[in-house]
Amino acid sequence: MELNGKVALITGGSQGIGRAYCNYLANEGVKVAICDINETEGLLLEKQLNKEEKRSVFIYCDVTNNTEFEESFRKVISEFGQLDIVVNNAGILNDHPNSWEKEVEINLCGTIRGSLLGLKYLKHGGAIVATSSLAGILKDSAFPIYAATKGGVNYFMRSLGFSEAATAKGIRTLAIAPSLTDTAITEQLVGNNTMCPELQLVAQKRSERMYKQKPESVAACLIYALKEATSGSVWLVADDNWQQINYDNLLH
Ligand SMILES: NC(=O)C1=CN([C@@H]2O[C@H](COP(=O)(O)OP(=O)(O)OC[C@H]3O[C@@H](n4cnc5c(N)ncnc54)[C@H](O)[C@@H]3O)[C@@H](O)[C@H]2O)C=CC1
Ligand SMILES: CCCCCC(=O)/C=C/[C@H]1C=CC(=O)[C@@H]1CCCCCCC(=O)O
Repeated sequence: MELNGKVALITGGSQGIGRAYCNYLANEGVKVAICDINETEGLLLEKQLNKEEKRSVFIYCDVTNNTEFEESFRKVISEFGQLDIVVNNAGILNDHPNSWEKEVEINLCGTIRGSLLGLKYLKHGGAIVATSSLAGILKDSAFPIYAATKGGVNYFMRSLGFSEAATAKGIRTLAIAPSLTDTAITEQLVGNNTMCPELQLVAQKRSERMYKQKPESVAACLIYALKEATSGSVWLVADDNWQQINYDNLLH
């Protein structure tokens, strides 16, 4: 896919991996719609990207609200005249026994919602992407609900990529599955007293033993995958390098 001149909608685009996606896409000549509930960071990024020319717009959008989400798609098309790429990136890590449903709502349902809207609004030949996680390929005994949402995202994107709905419009679907990455989602876990003690301990140990890669490495994989990847593929990004996951090996 040639990226220059395209238009992308990125959920969770205000900070972390989403912000790196926006910066990298804009560098490729893509107009970006930053869709997020974090207005302060989103507006800052919009301003920064629009310094020389209009390359971005911030749109307040909660991916758990379908009406608001669909309205965002309409706003992007009215602002930039078209939509070619949707990146379902908004996500949280919250395996709390009393509030885990929100995690499923954002990570899995939000991705399904954004992808269905993508099938409706994307131009022929577009791409629908999701940020999943290594936790959704391996397992994560510390955060099983999070892992389930991300495993669901991987299998949704893999399956959707071969569906009639996507192939009829020439739309590719991709999942980007990062390992531990240096963003607020990981920061908020270490020393977080609202989290149960055993999870705090896991967070502390991981922070000591695991390398936290740069969000920019995940964004570099996004650009490569958008240009080169086949539909339904899943891309692991670990230790600042990426590789395609070969699920076919599971059958042999
Ligand atoms: N940081 C890491 O180690 C890894 C992160 N991921 C995934 O990457 C994605 C991005 O996360 P990070 O950049 O790390 O975290 P982050 O916390 O820095 O960014 C998440 C963004 O999503 C936004 N968001 C949260 N709820 C939302 C909602 N209901 N509607 C719209 N936006 C919402 C937040 O405001 C924030 O801007 C997530 O899906 C996360 O699960 C995957 C693997 C590793
Ligand atoms: C700074 C360390 C914070 C540790 C907390 C933590 O483990 C969180 C990790 C997740 C945040 C988003 C993800 O998708 C991360 C999990 C990805 C790594 C899963 C590795 C599983 C394993 O090796 O056991």
